[in-house]
Amino acid sequence: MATDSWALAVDKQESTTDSFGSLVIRSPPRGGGDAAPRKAKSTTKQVENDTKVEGEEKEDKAAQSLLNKMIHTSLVNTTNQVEVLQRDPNSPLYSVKTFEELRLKDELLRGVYDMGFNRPSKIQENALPMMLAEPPQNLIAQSQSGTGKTAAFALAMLSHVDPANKWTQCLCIAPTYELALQTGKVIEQMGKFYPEVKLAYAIRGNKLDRGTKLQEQIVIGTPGTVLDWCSKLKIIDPKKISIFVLDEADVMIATQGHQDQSIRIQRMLPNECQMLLFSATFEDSVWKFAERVVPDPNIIKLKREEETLDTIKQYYVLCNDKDEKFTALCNIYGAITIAQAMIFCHTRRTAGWLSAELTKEGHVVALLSGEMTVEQRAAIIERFREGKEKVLVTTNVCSRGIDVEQVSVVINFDLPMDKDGNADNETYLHRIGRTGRFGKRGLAVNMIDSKHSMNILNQIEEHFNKKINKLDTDDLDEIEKISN
Ligand SMILES: Nc1ncnc2c1ncn2[C@@H]1O[C@H](COP(=O)(O)OP(=O)(O)OP(=O)(O)O)[C@@H](O)[C@H]1O
Repeated sequence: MATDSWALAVDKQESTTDSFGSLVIRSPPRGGGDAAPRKAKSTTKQVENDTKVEGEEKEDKAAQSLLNKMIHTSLVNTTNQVEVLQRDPNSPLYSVKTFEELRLKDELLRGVYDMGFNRPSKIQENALPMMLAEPPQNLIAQSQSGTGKTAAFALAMLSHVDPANKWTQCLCIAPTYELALQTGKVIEQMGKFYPEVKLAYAIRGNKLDRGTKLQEQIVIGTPGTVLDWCSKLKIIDPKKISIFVLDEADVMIATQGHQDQSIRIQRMLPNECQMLLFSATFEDSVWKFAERVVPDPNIIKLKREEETLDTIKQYYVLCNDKDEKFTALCNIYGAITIAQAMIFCHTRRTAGWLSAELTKEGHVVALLSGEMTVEQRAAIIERFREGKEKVLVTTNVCSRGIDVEQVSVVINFDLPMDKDGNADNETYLHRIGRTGRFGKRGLAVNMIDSKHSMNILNQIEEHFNKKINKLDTDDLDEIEKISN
């Protein structure tokens, strides 16, 4: 019996091994071919300390948000019900199933249909009547990216403006230049048949002279420039604003200084101005900020669809180093047919190395890495979704938020961990979990190459109260078993 703590942990795992149930992988196992399992090329036995490694990806919420916007080219459907908390519980609660019910101007209805929207999304069903109500109502709305928030407030702003008035009436702030541009595009597209309404961008580089009186009815920008235009340069008269939208509140507060600037802008607006705030997530800090920006709000929340590990077969493979991990991966590929797989690495460096090695082996690999621009990343994800590449190697930070529903095999080349080196259970669930709606079966393989990664695996097992079985990748028969 082992005495070393890592070995003990392995013993513990093995002693509780159950027999595997059946697993459906999308394509049938490949017969023959690369049949013999390989041995690792390298003899390096040095265990990589993967807690603090050079090239570690930094989380950039704004870039992630922009990426999500770019890859969500259609609605993310959810079957979850919207939760509505009304400021006045006695007032009737309206929801709409069609855009006609909103009595929009013809120009806007045309714009909506021209964008291919047939009916309001889940969040729009409730949010739109509230935003278009008279007298105006304040709203805090939370739902994941791709559920139709931007389209909803774009429509609300366009409906409210009076094109005859040549001054700014709607103000929308977004955390970055790029996010502001993306939202602006939606407003422009939706207002395509309503050319009397004009839009201006209050973003860096857009220099206007002090005292210029802006004629555009809608202004979208970042907090710093908007604040300058409202106070220092007096380009916008904040007292004439009737709708204020704060988008991406969770990203906003993650950016130094934006929270204060947003609150300063909000304080300049008239009391009767309608305040709308949107966020994809709602941790306490966002909530506190939201309550400061939006007085007496109605609240709409749409929960994310819950992911579960119930339909996933989970395994771990013991290795000594990354070369052995690579060998194990090749053995898995040699034994079963994998339609599409996502492989997660902790660092950019490992991801780059792995994708090069896999390419040498003849795999068609896509690599998603932090040094790429958001546009490049969006294009890679799109190609992978279309099936142009069969393997996507990525770091965690890069791939957060990507839906992996179509992918049946997930390899954690490195296990997900937080800043302190503990198991990142949420990320684990998001990488390999499936929503009940899709319910497809999947396979997840975790590569373990150190005491530390074994520890993380144990924490994950404990957290989900789910056993992760050991897989011997030197035994072809055993690997084949996992696919049937
Ligand atoms: N009612 C609708 N019917 C069909 N498609 C819609 C509808 N509303 C929005 N969409 C489309 O769904 C996608 C996501 O919408 P939208 O950008 O408004 O979501 P979001 O919640 O604001 O997400 P994000 O913050 O990432 O932009 C977009 O491609 C948008 O054009």
